[in-house]
Amino acid sequence: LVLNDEEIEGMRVAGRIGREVLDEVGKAIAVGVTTEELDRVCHEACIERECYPSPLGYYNFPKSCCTSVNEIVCHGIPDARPLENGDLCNVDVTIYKNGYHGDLNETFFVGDKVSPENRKLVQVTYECLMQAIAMVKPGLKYRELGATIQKHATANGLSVVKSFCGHGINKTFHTNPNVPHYLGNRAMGVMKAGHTFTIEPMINIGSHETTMWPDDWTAATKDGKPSAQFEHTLLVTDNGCDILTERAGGKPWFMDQLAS
Ligand SMILES: CCc1ccsc1-c1ccc(O)c(O)c1
Ligand SMILES: [Mn+2]
Ligand SMILES: [Mn+2]
Ligand SMILES: [Mn+2]
Repeated sequence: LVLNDEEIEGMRVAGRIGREVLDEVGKAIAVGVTTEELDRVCHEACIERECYPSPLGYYNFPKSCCTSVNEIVCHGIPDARPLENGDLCNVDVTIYKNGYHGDLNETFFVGDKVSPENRKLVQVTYECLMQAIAMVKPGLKYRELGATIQKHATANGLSVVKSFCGHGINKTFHTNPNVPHYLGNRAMGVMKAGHTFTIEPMINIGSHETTMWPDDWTAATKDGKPSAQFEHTLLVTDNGCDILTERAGGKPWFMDQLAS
């Protein structure tokens, strides 16, 4: 779907607000904080901005954001588990504002005891996303992104989750195209200026295999080893793309946390 100028402006606003909400949650991340407290921060930040948290009630999802810790790959449900020193915590926020969705996630370090192996996993996962984003321009086939992501992951001894993909996003949370993150995928479609979609690679230390918990939502690595993810909502432009969910300063939270 090629958006017109008014629709593009609506997506810019949704992306900006989604970023503001994720940053509110980012500020609250600390050892001992529960993921349901993070969910409350997310929910209240949405109310303050007069937007709706898209996950709440989506196919009966029970909370306002997804919190996926360590071996949880995605769609983790905020709960009473306090964050522990050394955890990796992904927070995935999608907001709905004036008819448009903005979808983004980051993996945060918890405390000061994140292992070197987990720091590298997060760093490489972020690089996978940014290398894919650098390819985006009119005429590129959606299926080509996976080769770049998988090449960088496997060059660093990591694997790429295949069971969850990026997606078209506009007035609908999930729409075409499907955007796989792995090599040799057969996704359809060619990028055009005015397309809006997400890239959201999930990268694992061990096997790419995932398993579903009986809560019908939570996806975990089969081998119990850690997984990381980053996501942006993108707008294809004449000469490349705009990152609609970009953080002020352009650096993800974990890079601040490395310095601190
Ligand atoms: C919790 C929202 C949800 C429900 C079914 S899939 C899904 C979801 C969550 C985060 C996402 O980035 C996404 O693209 C989809
Ligand atoms: Mn998301
Ligand atoms: Mn998404
Ligand atoms: Mn994870």
